Amino acid sequence: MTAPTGVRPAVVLVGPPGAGKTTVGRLLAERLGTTYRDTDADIEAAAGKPIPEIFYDEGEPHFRALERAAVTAALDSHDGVLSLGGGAVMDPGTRARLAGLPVVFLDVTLHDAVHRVGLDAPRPLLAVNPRQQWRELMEQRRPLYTEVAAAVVTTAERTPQDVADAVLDALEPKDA
Ligand SMILES: Nc1ncnc2c1ncn2[C@@H]1O[C@H](COP(=O)(O)OP(=O)(O)O)[C@@H](O)[C@H]1O
Ligand SMILES: O=C(O)C1=C[C@@H](OP(=O)(O)O)[C@@H](O)[C@H](O)C1
Ligand SMILES: [Mg+2]
Repeated sequence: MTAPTGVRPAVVLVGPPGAGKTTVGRLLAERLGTTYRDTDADIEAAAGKPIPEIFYDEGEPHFRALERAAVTAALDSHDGVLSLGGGAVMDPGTRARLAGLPVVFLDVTLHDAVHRVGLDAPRPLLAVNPRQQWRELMEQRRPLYTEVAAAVVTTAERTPQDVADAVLDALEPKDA
């Protein structure tokens, strides 16, 4: 399913929290000389508050509805680099919209992810027992990330710059 306008993103990054989607997405946009968009930032702008407050005030189903709308709007209009929030692929409509697009799954180990998210903005789903929550979340979502991905890039022992290089390499058409 393609965007009605024919606009399509140059790269879409998916993967669990801590994979580096936001960090690597910004680098990729710089590298490609294009714009960067992050559905989490779009949701915060639409709601007028940070993601943890949306979860606490209105609950996860409301957050997911905002996320669905943010993903749809971005896929309809953005031709640069797009990072999705880690849970966006749980929506079947979103997965259908991603078919045929240059989607890259940034993979990450439990160890790295938990270390990285501990350094960063709060993620409400990982607020209590992050290791256990992350493991369960990944068990549920790994097949979904894999289903939507045109390429998988592992982030272990790679700097964000190295990951950006690997993403560009993975999307490069290869000679048969
Ligand atoms: N390849 C990497 N190596 C080390 N730290 C990283 C790497 N990628 C991201 N980080 C760090 O991990 C944290 C989470 O990264 P972020 O880009 O917000 O992930 P995501 O958007 O996938 O949840 C940030 O503090 C970021 O600087
Ligand atoms: O995995 C998830 O369900 C979520 C991931 C977060 O984004 P990142 O994947 O960028 O951390 C953010 O959308 C929200 O906290 C929910
Ligand atoms: Mg992010």
